[in-house]
Amino acid sequence: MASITLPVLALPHPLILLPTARITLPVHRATGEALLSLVQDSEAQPVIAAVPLSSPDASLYAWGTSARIVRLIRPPARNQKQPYLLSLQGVSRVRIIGHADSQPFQQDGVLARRVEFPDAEGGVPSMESIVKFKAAALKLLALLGKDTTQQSKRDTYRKIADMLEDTADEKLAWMADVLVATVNGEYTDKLDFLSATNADDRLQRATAIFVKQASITEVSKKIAQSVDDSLSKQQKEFFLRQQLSAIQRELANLTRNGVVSPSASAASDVSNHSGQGSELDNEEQAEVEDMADVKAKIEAMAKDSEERKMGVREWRRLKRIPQGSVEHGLEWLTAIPWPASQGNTASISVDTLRDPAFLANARGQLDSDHYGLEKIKKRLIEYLAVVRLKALQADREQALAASQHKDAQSPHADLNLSINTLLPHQNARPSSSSKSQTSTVKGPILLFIGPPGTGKTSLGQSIARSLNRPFQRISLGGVRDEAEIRGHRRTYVGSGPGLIVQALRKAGRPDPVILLDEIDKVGQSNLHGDPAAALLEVLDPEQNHSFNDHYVNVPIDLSQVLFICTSNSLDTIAAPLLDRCEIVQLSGYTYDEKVHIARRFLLPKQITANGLAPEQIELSEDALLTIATMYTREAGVRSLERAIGAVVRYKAVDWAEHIDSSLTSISTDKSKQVALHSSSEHALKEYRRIVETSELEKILGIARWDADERERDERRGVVYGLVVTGMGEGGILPIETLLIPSGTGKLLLTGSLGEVIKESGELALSWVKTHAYELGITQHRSVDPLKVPGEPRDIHLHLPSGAVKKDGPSAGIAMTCAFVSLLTGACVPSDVAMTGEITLRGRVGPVGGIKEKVLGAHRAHIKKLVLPYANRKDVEQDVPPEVRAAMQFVFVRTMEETLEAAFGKGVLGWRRDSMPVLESRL
Ligand SMILES: Nc1ncnc2c1ncn2[C@@H]1O[C@H](COP(=O)(O)OP(=O)(O)OP(=O)(O)O)[C@@H](O)[C@H]1O
Repeated sequence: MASITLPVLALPHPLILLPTARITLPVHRATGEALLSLVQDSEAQPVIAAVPLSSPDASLYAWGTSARIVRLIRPPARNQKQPYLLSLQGVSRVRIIGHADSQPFQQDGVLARRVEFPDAEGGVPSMESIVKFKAAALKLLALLGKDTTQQSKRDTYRKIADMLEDTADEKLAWMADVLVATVNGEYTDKLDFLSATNADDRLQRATAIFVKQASITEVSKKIAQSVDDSLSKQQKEFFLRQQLSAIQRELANLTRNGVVSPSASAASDVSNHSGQGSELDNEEQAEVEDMADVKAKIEAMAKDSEERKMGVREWRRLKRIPQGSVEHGLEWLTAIPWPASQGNTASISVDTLRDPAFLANARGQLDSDHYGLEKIKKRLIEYLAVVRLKALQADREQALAASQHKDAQSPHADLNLSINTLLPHQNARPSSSSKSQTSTVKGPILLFIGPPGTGKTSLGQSIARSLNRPFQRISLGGVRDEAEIRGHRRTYVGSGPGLIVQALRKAGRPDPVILLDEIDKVGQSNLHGDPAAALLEVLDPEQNHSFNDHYVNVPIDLSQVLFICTSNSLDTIAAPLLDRCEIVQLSGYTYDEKVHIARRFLLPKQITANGLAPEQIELSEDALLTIATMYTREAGVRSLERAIGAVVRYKAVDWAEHIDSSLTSISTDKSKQVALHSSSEHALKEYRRIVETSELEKILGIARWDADERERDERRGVVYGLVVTGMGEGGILPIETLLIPSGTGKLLLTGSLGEVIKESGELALSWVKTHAYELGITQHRSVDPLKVPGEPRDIHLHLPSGAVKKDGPSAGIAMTCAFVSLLTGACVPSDVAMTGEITLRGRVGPVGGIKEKVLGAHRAHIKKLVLPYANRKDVEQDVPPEVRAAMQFVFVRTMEETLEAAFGKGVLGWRRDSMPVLESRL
């Protein structure tokens, strides 16, 4: 046996290099460098011994393979961690001399060792081994070829099989090396094969490997096959279940229609009722019921109507493509209360309207829901009277038309006609298809304008109650997309009908009262269509008998719906909308009215809502007034209701604690077995049911408006004007002015002011400059008060709440008074407020929103109001008498009168003798 010294490379576990095979593996840097120097030192391809590990714990196997270094790739210098790549070509078996098992293997280097080449490499195997070997190898190759899906692999297996057939017997040992290197096998088997030097031995060991491998391949194929089988079984089961549910559905349909034999239906009944499962378990049943419901609704639709045609179309489509559930669109279509469908006639509301006591009942309803609002209630009764008359008239016309129709078919036409005209029209029903007749049942569209919390919504509810119709509220605030009103087309994912159709569905009747809240906040034409235009279509009596919702896609008759709109102010409503409405203006309440509303409506409501009994709490008159004046300052009663709610809740806790403590004292004191009922009497004795004004601070905190009033003192250059906010609330607004030294006579205006109010400020200053001499501000007529020699100044005028936009001419007289006060040094008392437009000639013109402004001033405890003379009638007509009595009103025509009213008689040193001739009266 020849022996030489070869560098030994330990192959990482579980890698084996067999003779004839080629492998590429990464090697450590140190090993790579050692191999590199080997390559550089030798002229031909250097030979090393590639030795596998006998086990993963790094001891070398006794046998290895001599191999040529075919290629060695050095990693780039910048990447120090990357290993070398080594390609080896196996040549022949070698045995390491002095058996290496016990020697530790050096990972990062190449050890030189003596190795010997076995003599018996080669030789001719026995015939038996050859036959077995070939058979096993061919079988395995055939199996592998069948198994693989890759054509290239299949070709390789076939080529090897061909090679095997052609190989001479003496070369079969070499072929065994080729084959074992190609097929998968266990590591230990391959190690064993590596140590087989004798050709016969080698063939036998290879045969064993092939047989084992072939059986493994067969077993795994069987497993895969059985997994496949079970999967298709599941699919089959799923398919059968689908069919089963379809059959069950059909059977249930038959049972409903009474076709299935009683025994069968009884059996299904038993199975339904005896089971304890919840309704959620019985999906099939629910679906069948849904379908039956939809079918019944389509059948109830008026014959030949658009909705029925669409319903039938959709129903057929659904039947053709069963999706397992009622399609969303069809569900909506059938959920709409179509006016002409059976059971949806307006007979309920017509009966209500026929009642001779209808108007009296309506008045009673309005009175029992609302305090005061006399003018508005009167207007609403007129409105209801019109609705009633129109409805009755239409009802009569329809009855007449129906009887004429009958007469035309009857041989006793004349007789019938005379009887019909005599009879009251109790049983007349509107004909389903007569659009022209139903369209006459329309009242005017009401538009409630007023500040928040003044009862707009609750008036709408009262109207619905008195008409005996359902009430629905649609909030239009922030509606920017036309589709929100009209619905999305069905092609959109997640589409649905618009707000109007949704409200109709919720109402469940074709004639509800629909309140369109905040109609002024609807967006105008934009990228998403024109919501305001869609709303116009809804409200227009000429168009709304065929309103088109994109989702439902069938014209819907809205002519029986009673629309009521609300808005906080008139200015922000689009003109075309305003054109279609009848305006009912609601203003704020006086303190007196608020206290009444609180006592009669809000307090009882809050007591019930918070679980107390009326006898358990009482608010003194003074406490209610204090809440209204000191804790809230609003036109409506919403904050007042909230504050009262807070007081009631406080008392509810008080009461509950008291009951609890008295109960525990009774139960712990066992010697005194007092009956339970006496405990509440006992509790009542100690519980203070009256809430006094002094307790309010403890309950509601420090009064919000108290401090504000105290801060309002007389100041030079400060005057109170009157405003109406965008929400329709009236109030006072201080106008502040300041003189800035070393100026150039400029006027600076700040506080988010619009063009009109700025012009009015300039106008006011011009008037004051012109009259500076008469007012004693300057010593000479020709001197500009801001440009007095040696003392030039600027004026700064500011309106607080700088973030709120302000505009309009009505602050004219207040700004003039502020300038006069600033330049003369005289002050306007802090309980005086004013509003009015000023002209260049010093005339005072009328302004709008007088009622809101006066009520706002009253809430702010203003004592004297200076108003344009032309607004006198507004005060007399609109302002409640108790407010008029509580304040002094001065109506002025000119600026001179205004100054006198604002500053007080004789306060300003007016140079009367030098007054210019103001104007000529022609
Ligand atoms: N005159 C009144 N009599 C009795 N209760 C009233 C009166 N006015 C308003 N209320 C009550 O005040 C509360 C607020 O009223 P409502 O919701 O109708 O206000 P609104 O004017 O619709 O407000 P918004 O403009 O904010 O919608 C309701 O509980 C209502 O019953």
